[in-house]
Amino acid sequence: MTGDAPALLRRPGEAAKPEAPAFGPAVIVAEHLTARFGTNTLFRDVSFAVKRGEVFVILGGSGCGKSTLLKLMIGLVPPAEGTVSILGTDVWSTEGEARLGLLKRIGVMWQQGALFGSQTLLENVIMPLAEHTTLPPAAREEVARAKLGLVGLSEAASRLPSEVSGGMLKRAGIARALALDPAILFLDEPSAGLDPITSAGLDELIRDLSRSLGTTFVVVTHELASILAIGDRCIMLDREAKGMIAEGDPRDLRDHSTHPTVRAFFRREAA
Ligand SMILES: Nc1ncnc2c1ncn2[C@@H]1O[C@H](COP(=O)(O)OP(=O)(O)OP(=O)(O)O)[C@@H](O)[C@H]1O
Repeated sequence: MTGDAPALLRRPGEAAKPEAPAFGPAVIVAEHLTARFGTNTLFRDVSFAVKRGEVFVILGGSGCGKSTLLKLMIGLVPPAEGTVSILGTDVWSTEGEARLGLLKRIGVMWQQGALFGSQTLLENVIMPLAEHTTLPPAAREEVARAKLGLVGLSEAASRLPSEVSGGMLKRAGIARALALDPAILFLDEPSAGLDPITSAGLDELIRDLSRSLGTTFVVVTHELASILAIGDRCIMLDREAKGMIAEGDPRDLRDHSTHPTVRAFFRREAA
């Protein structure tokens, strides 16, 4: 049990620091990224690497560019400057089949979950398998049921999105994002709109999936409880500084950062 703080040193309500697994080589490398819309520069010169198997959190206050950074990593918004590579391939200089192949190796769950309302949870998870694989229908269904099982939704497979809770919708969104066995899963504000208990359950699921599947997670959030529960490492963006103001283990940042904005973020929300 390396890296586990003795129980007496933990804060009330804080889970044991998760075991520090041996993370693999970098699967995402971002170098000197600048994001700009017109004359509005959100951030500049942001560099970091995400290692295989870790839960990497992008945090920061509203409007600092967290979601934009995520979009820039997955090929939806081009950087004004800098480069980002995923699994060794430059996202923005790769085109055609190679780019499609790369994008198939990542999964994304957007804040709203974005399930099709007229389809059952099972059909929603089958959809990417029908679109991107040559599996016959029975095999697609088998895989989709297995993914729903992974997120604890086996019993809800035949329900429509309107017939399940907000937490179940997020789980179904994760099951769908996992359908093609992505190497990296991007989650945009997974806790948004959830009560604290449901949110804590989702955090536990993310950690379990990360450890059991070895999937790398990149999670955008500003929920402190989630950051501390799931994050192996994080970066913090700041709107005023227009850039990255911290990088590291979120618990270390909470306890030891001397940067006033970083301290304020962790202390205010922890209080
Ligand atoms: N396509 C776009 N065109 C112009 N401006 C944009 C675009 N996308 C985002 N912005 C602006 O960039 C800023 C940062 O947006 P972004 O969604 O990346 O921030 P965020 O840190 O994720 O915020 P929040 O936590 O509130 O979701 C916002 O002021 C937004 O209006």
